[in-house]
Amino acid sequence: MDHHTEIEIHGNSNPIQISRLALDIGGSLIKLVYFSRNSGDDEDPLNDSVGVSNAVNGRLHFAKFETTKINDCLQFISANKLLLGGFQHQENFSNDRNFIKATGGGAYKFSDLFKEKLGIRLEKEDEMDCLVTGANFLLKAVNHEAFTYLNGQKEFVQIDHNDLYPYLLVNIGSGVSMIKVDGDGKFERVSGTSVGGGTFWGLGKLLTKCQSFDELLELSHQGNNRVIDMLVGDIYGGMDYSKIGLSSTAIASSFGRTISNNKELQDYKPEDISRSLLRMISNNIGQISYLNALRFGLKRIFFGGFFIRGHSYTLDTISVAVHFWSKGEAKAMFLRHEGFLGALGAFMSYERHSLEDLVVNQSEQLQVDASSGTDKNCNPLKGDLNETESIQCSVYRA
Ligand SMILES: Nc1ncnc2c1ncn2[C@@H]1O[C@H](COP(=O)(O)OP(=O)(O)OP(=O)(O)O)[C@@H](O)[C@H]1O
Ligand SMILES: CC(C)(CO)[C@@H](O)C(=O)NCCC(=O)O
Repeated sequence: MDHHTEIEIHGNSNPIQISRLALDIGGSLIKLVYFSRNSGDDEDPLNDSVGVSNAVNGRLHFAKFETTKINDCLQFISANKLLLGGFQHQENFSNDRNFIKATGGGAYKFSDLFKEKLGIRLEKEDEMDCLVTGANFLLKAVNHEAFTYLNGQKEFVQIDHNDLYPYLLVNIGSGVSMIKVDGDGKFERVSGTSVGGGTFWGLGKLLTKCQSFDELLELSHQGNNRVIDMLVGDIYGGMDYSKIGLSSTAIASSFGRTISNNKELQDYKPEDISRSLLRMISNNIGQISYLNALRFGLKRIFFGGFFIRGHSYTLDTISVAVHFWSKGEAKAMFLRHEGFLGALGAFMSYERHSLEDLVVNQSEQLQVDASSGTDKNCNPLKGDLNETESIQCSVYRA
């Protein structure tokens, strides 16, 4: 496992609401969301302040594994007794212990494996449904969830619950789904592209011989795409093509520069290849997203999925693409729990109406100012979470 984080929850004791384990088994990564109960939660003063009794307090944990390492995931579930959930002492627990909610293609593909290895049935939830439920939950329930990225600065977005819809949700996983969201459970998948996170990781691996996604991302940090990409200036003798709004430094052709040199793959630095690749894919997704937003007159585009990894260059490229193509009309926004939308949606599906029934009372915000700091990839405080960080919130029946 390379990733583990948690949200602290104080909630009503109804065991159906905030308990158990849910999975999102994607083409590249398996995401887990599970609840663990705090010991001594009865004494939490918050219960009085919100006027609920018998609350269950605990933590919502997030973890991920590479899908190719599914056996590690099964081992993790087993070793941490996650199938017992957070409510093993509840009387009615035994009624539903034999299934867990799961979404993503792997809920179908690996259903037999879970049955065989863990003796558990995967109850399948629709992937798009879960993405939307997860996104809506995060946007409404978790403060400082959404942020913009412009000129190297992150800025949290205050979400107005009464003015959230419609928006475009772009989930950048192995492939990319674009979903027009009109409300809770009201959505339409309007587009998608197969040029996504799997493309970056797959092509990057082939071209650079990187052994891990993080390594590839780290390389992109140090690279210079100028060496790989053909710029407008390369074609126009150093001049802008201002008549059509292209500066000399704009990329005219991604990877286009590699055709003109008598160079082989090994003559290029992996850092430069990684940077060009990341830029090409992020740019393309930003552009297609904008075009879809334009199709439906949407001004807000939220980007999720683990391709992003809170990585500054990715955030910047997507933001600039949306800003450039929309002439500043549309806004790219990102989610701190970017890769966990589907798993959260599956988690919430234990109780179909949980979104309406639950109110999250933020008691604590992020521990740091996310708009400050250096440009470090995979930094938990830059959007990619790790085990040192938790967002505290209290959840109770309205
Ligand atoms: N540790 C990692 N290992 C592999 N890929 C990673 C890692 N971290 C981030 N990624 C990126 O995230 C992508 C997967 O994102 P995500 O988990 O959101 O999608 P998925 O559910 O696996 O895909 P899909 O929804 O298309 O089935 C990968 O293709 C890769 O670009
Ligand atoms: C197939 C899914 C939905 C699986 O998560 C995803 O990888 C995706 O949206 N791919 C893009 C497929 C397309 O619309 O061309």
